[in-house]
Amino acid sequence: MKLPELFEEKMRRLLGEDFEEYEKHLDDPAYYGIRVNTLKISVEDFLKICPFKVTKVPWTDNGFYVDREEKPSKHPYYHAGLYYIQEPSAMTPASYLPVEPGDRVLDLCGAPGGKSTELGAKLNGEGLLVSNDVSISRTKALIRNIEMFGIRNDMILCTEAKYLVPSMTGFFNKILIDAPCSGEGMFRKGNNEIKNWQQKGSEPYAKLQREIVDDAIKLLAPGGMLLYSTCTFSPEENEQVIEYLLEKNDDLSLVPMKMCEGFDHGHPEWTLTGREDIKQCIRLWPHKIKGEGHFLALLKKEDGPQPTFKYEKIKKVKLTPETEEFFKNCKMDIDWSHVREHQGKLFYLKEDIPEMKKVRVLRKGLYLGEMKKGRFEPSQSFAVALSADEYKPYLSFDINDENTIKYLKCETLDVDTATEGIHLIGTNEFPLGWAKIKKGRLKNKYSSSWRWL
Ligand SMILES: C[S@@+](CC[C@H](N)C(=O)[O-])C[C@H]1O[C@@H](n2cnc3c(N)ncnc32)[C@H](O)[C@@H]1O
Repeated sequence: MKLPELFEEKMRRLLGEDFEEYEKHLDDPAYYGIRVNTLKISVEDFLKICPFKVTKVPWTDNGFYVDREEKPSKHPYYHAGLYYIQEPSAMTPASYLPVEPGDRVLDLCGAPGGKSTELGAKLNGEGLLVSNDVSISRTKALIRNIEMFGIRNDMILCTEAKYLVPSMTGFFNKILIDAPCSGEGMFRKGNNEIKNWQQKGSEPYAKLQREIVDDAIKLLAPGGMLLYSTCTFSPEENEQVIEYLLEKNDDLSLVPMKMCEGFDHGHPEWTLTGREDIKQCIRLWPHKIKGEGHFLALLKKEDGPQPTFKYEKIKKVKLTPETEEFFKNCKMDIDWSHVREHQGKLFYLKEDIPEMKKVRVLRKGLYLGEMKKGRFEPSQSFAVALSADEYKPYLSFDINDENTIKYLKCETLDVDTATEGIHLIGTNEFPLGWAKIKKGRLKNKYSSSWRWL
């Protein structure tokens, strides 16, 4: 691989005698991985049904290497949200932020959702996940991935941290900043990353990262933790951003993280002050591990009194008789005082949220479906957020039954069932979508935008 001249010079300076090794590995094929969605299945159970040959990623309990030829995006289990396809090093940030059920978590630079989906799985339905990205086009994939994972407690925003500050200062006890960066660690993935570097370099990102962390730190609750990550090597975007934060905020300190074989520590000699605590950051080099380049830093804010918030009031929703009828078949525990209606569409978010102004909200919780004239139309996201025993009737096709893929292709099917009306359809015990059955004909309601192509 031909590296840009300036970049090569910089890397020779950073790596010294290791540069040859780094350069040699650039021509190796990139690694591919899948990360099990523990909201839907345990790692142990997934391995019993896993259709691919996989080997464990050493630094992530639910991460596995998989061959690119295996095509994991072309499997019904992918449609059922059982795993996320992710580059193995990119699994570290969400796995190193210690999220517990009940936390209030912000994923500030969240699209397309590689980290948000794991943070949501770690919450296990308790607490709140706010997934944000400033780019509206990139939030489309974010919404879809959150939905496919069956995450019920996510609010999705398209804004910048500064607009959250007036209403959410000190609100989150866990924050992830997977910052926009110059992408130097991803050169093995293709030419786009190299072209982008040649056009922009590090400088504009280093500036943007400082702006982002400045605002994000205000959103962190006393005692809370923030994980900062990039997929670049440049010290200006890594050690120096953390140094900048620590020098400015006396109440922040670095938290040591678990080291795995091949991991490098942060480099104080690449900072302006040479502070020794920078060693507690982690660097992943593609020539030292089976994965691409990454940088991680975990910070903690000093304990202190918790702020109070003015929470949004929710208008009581009046359900149509058909909607009430539909929910008689649903066993999911829904607190109806936390269901919001927007033009007939119902959204459920169990957690209270502070009143916000000037913030573009794309989703407030799980989209349940739409109350239409004479019927309730349950949503695709609702289907995959349910477990097989939470809705009756449930019609399941075996994973090896050709009807599974036909269903995912939105085909109309003949089925051998005596029950009629709206059914939750799945493969084995994993729900996929909805269908209406009449006289043995299955009218497919699988979302056309999720269709198997
Ligand atoms: C490295 S990517 C995030 C990848 C994502 N965390 C994942 O795992 O799928 C960085 C993201 O930051 C977003 N971004 C850029 N500037 C931002 C800002 N000021 N506030 C929030 N997001 C921003 C970009 O649109 C981009 O999607």
